[in-house]
Order: sequence, then structure tokens, then C-alpha cells
Amino acid sequence: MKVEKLTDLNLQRLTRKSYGEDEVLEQRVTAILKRVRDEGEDAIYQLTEEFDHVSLRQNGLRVSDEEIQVAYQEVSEDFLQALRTAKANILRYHEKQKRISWLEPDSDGSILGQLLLPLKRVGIYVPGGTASYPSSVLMNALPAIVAGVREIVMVSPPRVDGTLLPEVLVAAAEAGVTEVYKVGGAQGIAALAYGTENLFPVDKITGPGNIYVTLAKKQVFGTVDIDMLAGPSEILILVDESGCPEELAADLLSQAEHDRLASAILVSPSRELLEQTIVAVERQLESLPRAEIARASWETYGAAILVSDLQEGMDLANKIAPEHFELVVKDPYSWLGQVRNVGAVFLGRYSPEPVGDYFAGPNHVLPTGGSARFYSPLNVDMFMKKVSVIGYSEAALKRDAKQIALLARSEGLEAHARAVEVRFREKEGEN
Ligand SMILES: NC(=O)c1ccc[n+]([C@@H]2O[C@H](COP(=O)([O-])OP(=O)(O)OC[C@H]3O[C@@H](n4cnc5c(N)ncnc54)[C@H](O)[C@@H]3O)[C@@H](O)[C@H]2O)c1
Ligand SMILES: N[C@H](CO)Cc1c[nH]c[nH+]1
Ligand SMILES: [Zn+2]
Repeated sequence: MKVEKLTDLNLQRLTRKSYGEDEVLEQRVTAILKRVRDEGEDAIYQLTEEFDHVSLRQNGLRVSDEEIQVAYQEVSEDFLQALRTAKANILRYHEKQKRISWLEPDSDGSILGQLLLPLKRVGIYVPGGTASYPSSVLMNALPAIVAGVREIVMVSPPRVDGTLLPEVLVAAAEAGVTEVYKVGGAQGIAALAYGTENLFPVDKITGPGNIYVTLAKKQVFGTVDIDMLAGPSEILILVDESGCPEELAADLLSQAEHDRLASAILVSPSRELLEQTIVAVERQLESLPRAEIARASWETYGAAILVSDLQEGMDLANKIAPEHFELVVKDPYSWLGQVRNVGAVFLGRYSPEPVGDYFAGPNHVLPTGGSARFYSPLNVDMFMKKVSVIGYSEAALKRDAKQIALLARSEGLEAHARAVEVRFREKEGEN
């Protein structure tokens, strides 16, 4: 890895292509979805044998109550304590997002309003290919709970012994998940979207995953709703000369270790700091258990970019639109007003990215692949839908009838105009 000056060429490389531009992967995912839709659980068993190297035919896909009870015996008391504290923090943060129905009476006797209703049945995807994510269980399920969703169906890929990590099962029970199935990847998304012999389809699918999961979510959109495209993790750190190379290297690797396709980008006006951080990354990689994944990610999608000043770095961050943006500068709050296209911003040296992944309260399911330009973090609104309420009074309709009819006729829609006018004609006829 070498320090690079910012050029049009590397800007193009750093700005991720939108999901779905890789036709081979896209077609592979289409084929998996079709198999599950056409053949149901038989296809799921076969795909799970192929991709997760385990056969579940004998015991089925659904996690039983006994398995959850056993999982409680297997996790440590310290884990449970930390999980419950994280849960409390996440709930507190998401409660602030909750909006309620409103009805507003007007002086003319009309009532306008909006009903906010929880979705009935949602599916949450919890990644489990190269690592298992109890934290993602909380991040998906708790906003749904705050929204008032009654049926929360979780899917996650089984390990080679046919089980899910006990910590994941305990997180599911603690968070209020109502059904758990051992199925991952594109076939997990298909099961949620189309249903199977034993799994009723959901209304919406949320949650992060690898490229197969993300492309599958994109393809089932329309059959069900989805939250966003939350794929391989990303971090971009903008740092001034005050940064500490060891800390920066650790933060970069925290995301690089997720996935070979993860990206970790360091941006600074200080060449010296960039060079020292590259050395620190190399050193830290040596003792990392997931070094192979982290190194692949760092060498393929990592970068150390030299900018002329912090402003150029800030503009670059908004162009790349990373999932996580660390601002490690002297006065991070003075830059906050310029932050636009990022999933989450971490301000200052004492807000390393994993604080957000596990504990602070904001959601860690965040848009990736440049989609932070238009998507928001997973939130309570995403588990609710709205119904508009219109209760016009006679006086209000009388007042507005002419204008409504005029607008209708401007569109050539005579029946619309008459549906308003007929009410008053009848009344006049009666009198
Ligand atoms: N954006 C976010 O909020 C967020 C949060 C947590 C994790 N993540 C990301 O989630 C991802 C987790 O990835 P993971 O792989 O560990 O778990 P995963 O559960 O997303 O994917 C594993 C599944 O992928 C499928 N798969 C693997 N290879 C395949 C192939 N060749 N063909 C078809 N299907 C295949 C298998 O079915 C397997 O079960 C990482 O990219 C991580 O960065 C993102
Ligand atoms: N950083 C991930 C989102 O990109 C979330 C996560 C879960 N566990 C650890 N990290
Ligand atoms: Zn992480």
C-alpha cells in the first residue's frame, strides 16, 4: 500500500459502483431466488448443503424453544450483561425516533391526519457467513419492537454443525424475535420474501449481509419492501496531523476484518501520518485472527489518500458516501455542518467505529456502496407505514368544490369533477 494523491482516476476507483452492476453475481442470485420460489424448502436444503456445507433435512430449518434454552446455558453471564446494556442503549435511542398518529381538526369542521401503523410481519437478516453477529440481531429487531411489530422472523446461516451461535439465539430471545430459521444468503432472503411450506412470507426484509444477500434484497424488492442496501462494511477516516497512527490503523482494520469486499480508506493532508498508519496497519495485521480477510480487503479496497487540506478531504468523503465516517480532527464539531453523504459520523478520537457497532445506541445497519447519498440508517419509521386520513366537512367541500372540479377537468377527468359536484346538486334539487 502506498500513499496516493487524489486524482480523477482514484476518485473513480474509490467511488463504489452501485449494486447490481456485476452481471454474473446478479444472475447467480436470480437463479437462487427462482429455485426457492419454485421448489420451496427442498431447494433451501440443497443450497444450504452447497454454500453452508451442512444438511438440515433431518431437523428442519426452524430453531426450537429447547435450542434457545440450551443457548442460555452456553453464554456467559458477562455476555448477557453487556447484551442487556447494549439493548437498553439501543432502545433508548430508537424510542426517540417513534412518531405517533395525528388528527388535526380545522375550524370548518374537517379533520386531516395520518395514522402510523406498525408493519404486521417483518423479516430480519442476521449475517453469519464468516462471523456471527448477535449485535445485528439487536440492531434489526429492537427498532421493530419500538415500532410495535408483532411478528419478527429472523433468518441467519447455520454453522457447519447445523446450529446458530448461542449468542445469536440469546440475542434473538432478548430482543423479542418471534421465529428463527437457519437459512442464510440469497436463499434466506427468498424464504422470507416468497415463503416456504412452513414459513409464511413477510411484508418487509431488513438487515445487512454480504453481496449475495444485498443483491437478493434488491431483486425481491416489490414482492416485499426492503430497508436499504446494506452490504460489505466501509470506513473512511478524515484525519489531521493530530491523529495517532496506531489508533487509525486499528479503526481501519475494524471494518476491513468484516469481509474481503469491505473498504477502509484513510484521508489526510499529512503525508507523514498516512505513511505511519500504513506501517501500523501492516504490523497490526500480523496479530489479527481474521488477517486473511482483513488483508484482502485492505489490499484491494483500502487506500491512503493525500489531500491538499481538510476541506478537500471533506468533499471527498461526501463524494464517496461511506457507511462510516470518522472525523479525527482537532475540532470535529466545526465540520459537522458539512457532513452530508455518510451513514454515520463518529466525532473525535474517543468515538471509534465499534462504539457504534455495539453499544452507543444508534443503529449499525447503515447504507453502503455509495447509497448513503439517499438511504438513512435503519430506524423505527422503516418498520411502520402511514395511512392518510381525510375527513372533509360539508362546509369545507362546498368551499372547495369549484376548484377541485376545475382541476379534475384540466386533466380531462369529468367523473372526478362530478363526484364532488353531485353532492350539492342533489341537495339543491331536494330544496
Ligand atoms: N452495512 C451494515 O450495516 C453491516 C452490518 C453488519 C455486517 N455487514 C456486512 O455483512 C456481511 C456479512 O457477510 P458474511 O459473508 O459473513 O455473512 P452473510 O450471512 O451475509 O452471508 C453468508 C451467506 O452467503 C452465501 N454465500 C456465500 N458464498 C456464496 C456463493 N459463492 N454463492 C452464493 N451464495 C454464497 C451463503 O448462503 C452464506 O450462508 C459482511 O459483508 C459485513 O461487512 C454489514
Ligand atoms: N460494522 C458493521 C456494519 O458495517 C456492524 C458490525 C456488527 N458487528 C461488528 N460490526
Ligand atoms: Zn463492524
